[in-house]
This record gives sequence, structure tokens and C-alpha cells, in this order.
Amino acid sequence: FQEFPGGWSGSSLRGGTMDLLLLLLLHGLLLLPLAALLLYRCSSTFQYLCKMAFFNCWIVAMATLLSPFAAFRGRSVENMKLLRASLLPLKRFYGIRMRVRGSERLQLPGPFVIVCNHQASLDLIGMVEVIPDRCVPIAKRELLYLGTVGWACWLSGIIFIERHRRDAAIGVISRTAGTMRRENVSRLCVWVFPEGTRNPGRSMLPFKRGAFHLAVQAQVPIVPIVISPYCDFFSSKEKRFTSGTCTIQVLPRVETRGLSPKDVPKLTESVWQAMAKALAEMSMSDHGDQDTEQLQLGEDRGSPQGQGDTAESSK
Ligand SMILES: CCCCC/C=C\C/C=C\CCCCCCCC(=O)SCCNC(=O)CCNC(=O)[C@H](O)C(C)(C)COP(=O)(O)OP(=O)(O)OC[C@H]1O[C@@H](n2cnc3c(N)ncnc32)[C@H](O)[C@@H]1OP(=O)(O)O
Ligand SMILES: CCCCCCCC/C=C\CCCCCCCC(=O)OC[C@@H](O)COP(=O)(O)O
Repeated sequence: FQEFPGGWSGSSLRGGTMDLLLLLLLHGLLLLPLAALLLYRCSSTFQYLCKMAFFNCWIVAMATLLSPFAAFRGRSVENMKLLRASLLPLKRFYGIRMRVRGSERLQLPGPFVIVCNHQASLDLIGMVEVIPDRCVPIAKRELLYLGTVGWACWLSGIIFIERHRRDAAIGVISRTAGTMRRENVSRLCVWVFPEGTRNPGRSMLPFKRGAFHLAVQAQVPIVPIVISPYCDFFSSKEKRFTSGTCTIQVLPRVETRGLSPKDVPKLTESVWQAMAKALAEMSMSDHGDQDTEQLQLGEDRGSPQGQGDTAESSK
């Protein structure tokens, strides 16, 4: 390029283009968050995706930050306190109000097995609301491979099972029963999602029997916990996630002293019925009668167990 008076040189032309590009980039950088904000306000799907991304990022961040501290203690159920504390703020971020009923039923001196319905990964928010000290969940082994999340879970003493290798899973459960019996003094509790997989909606899947074998083998009570359906404020199918209220109902414990493995099918069924009844009642009190037809209580299931009195504590 040749410079001449009154004209543009090649370098000033390049400079001008650069300025223009920078200006566009700057506008883009300013407009992008604005566009995202607008999209967040207008699109419930985008809102759902952002909230789920935040949920997962929070868990990964907490696991990454806290695992080194947990590692000082080594693998210990005491690290569940860290896990609990790190997930407790999530309900506030999402504007989820937790209502806990019957929490006094978790104040047992000895070990016990908690069984809880499993709708979504959001159940972690409810779980940490009520999980007692020295209580560990049983989780699918796949979680162990989620990088620092797996490491955090391992350090917290979470019990892993391979759901598709029944004999191996039964072996893990038997060893856990042994530990519960041995650690009677220091009390170890176990939290199981007996549906074995997530099941969104107002129904419950038939229960797997591992949790009930565990309680019978350890000769400890079962404490059923029912988390009310999220349908009002959360649906992964419809990609909807707003704020709302969630009720957690702790049911009366079911004793297993004197029961043997042959009693497990009946035990499983009666606990399923008690929880299904509580779930149905929660759905009805949340929505009136309009949604009762959606309740799927399964076919031919007899009268459920009584649920006794409940004390309510709202947090
Ligand atoms: C430190 C800072 C941290 C910061 C934060 C970081 C991270 C936090 C992130 C995450 C936290 C993680 C929270 C964990 C939540 C995880 C939730 C899950 O993963 S849910 C999935 C796993 N759970 C389950 O699968 C439930 C347990 N499953 C079972 O109990 C099953 O029974 C089974 C043992 C796997 C076997 O299942 P199967 O499909 O074969 O079916 P059945 O139950 O019907 O059993 C068939 C048959 O076997 C007999 N049986 C079963 N168990 C036993 C047993 N223990 N002993 C003897 N016999 C057994 C059963 O009776 C059946 O026989 P029969 O028909 O003759 O009665
Ligand atoms: C080096 C690897 C890096 C990996 C990065 C990992 C990213 C992980 C992101 C988020 C982790 C969130 C973990 C939440 C755990 C929620 C527990 C849960 O709900 O498990 C589901 C299980 O009950 C049943 O599973 P299925 O319904 O059968 O399916």
C-alpha cells in the first residue's frame, strides 16, 4: 500500500477494521448476558437448563473444594456432615421451602434403615434436610466414576452397589448389615432409595428388596420417609423448574426384630403400601381432588399401615 495525502493507508485501514471488530466484540460481550437474561426470563426451558446446570456445577464445585479437607479424615461417615452442609444451601438458591413432618421419629438411639421414594436427583436437597448423623446412602456404583464427586462420595462412606450384579450387591448389603450390628454403640444408619432408580411423578415403583434384607439381617427398624411429588415446581420431562414447597413426611418406624428372610416380601409390601398411602395423601393435600385420578397406587394393594401422629416442623 502506498500512502498519499487525504487517503487511507493500508495500516490505518487494518486499524479501522480492528477497531470495528473490537467494537462488535464489545457489543457482543455486553449483549450476550443481556440476551441470556432475557431468555432466562422468557423461556422456562432455558430456566430449567440453567438451574440444572447450576445444580450439577454446585455439586462438582463443592466436591472439588471439600474433598481435600475430607481426605484429612480419611474415608469416614463423619464426612457426611460436610456433604450435608454443602448441599443445604441449594434449597435457598432455588426458592424451595421444605416442610418436615415427624422428624422426631428419626431420633432413635440405635441403628436403623431409612427407605425413601426417589423422584429425581433433586431428592438430594430433601435428603440432606433430614438425614441423621452417621447415616450413609446406598448409591449406584456409576457415581464413583464422576471425578471429584465420586471421590467425595467415597470419602463420605457412601456404599456403592452394582445394581446389575445381584450377587455382588447382595454381598455388599450383607457386609453392611454386619457393620451395622458391630457398630451398634456408635450407631450406623443407612439410607436406601428402594425403587432402585429415579421415578418422576406421583407414583412409586415396586420396591427392590435389598433394604429390607439389610434391616432384617441387622435386626434394626426401618424408618420410611416420603418426599412429596415435585410436579408443582419441577418436571424434567416438561423442562420446568420454578420455586415451590416440598413436604417430607417421616413415617412411624417398622420393627424387624424376630423377622427372618422369609418375611422380607411381606415386609417390603407393607412398607410400600404405607409410603404409597402417605404419597397419595400428600398429593391430595397439595392439589385438592383434581389430580387424584393421576395417582397410581398399583393394582390390588390392600389397606395400608397406620401412620400415627405427626409433629410438623417447617424450616
Ligand atoms: C465431602 C464433600 C462432599 C460435597 C458434595 C459432593 C457430592 C454429593 C453428591 C452426591 C451424593 C450422593 C447421594 C447418593 C444417592 C444415590 C441414589 C442412587 O444411586 S439410587 C440407586 C441405588 N440404589 C438401589 O439400587 C437400591 C438398592 N437395591 C437393592 O436393594 C436391590 O435389591 C439389589 C440388591 C440391587 C438387587 O436388585 P434386583 O434388581 O435383583 O431385584 P430384587 O430386589 O427384587 O431382588 C431379587 C432377589 O434377590 C433377593 N435379594 C435382594 N437383596 C438381597 C439381600 N441383601 N440378601 C438376600 N437376598 C436378597 C430378593 O429377595 C429377590 O429374591 P426373591 O424374589 O426370592 O425374594
Ligand atoms: C473425570 C470425570 C469428570 C466427570 C464430571 C462429572 C460431572 C458430574 C456432574 C454432576 C454430578 C451430580 C451427581 C448427582 C447425584 C445424584 C444422585 C442421583 O440421583 O443418582 C441417580 C440414581 O439414584 C439413580 O440413577 P438412575 O435413575 O437409575 O439413572
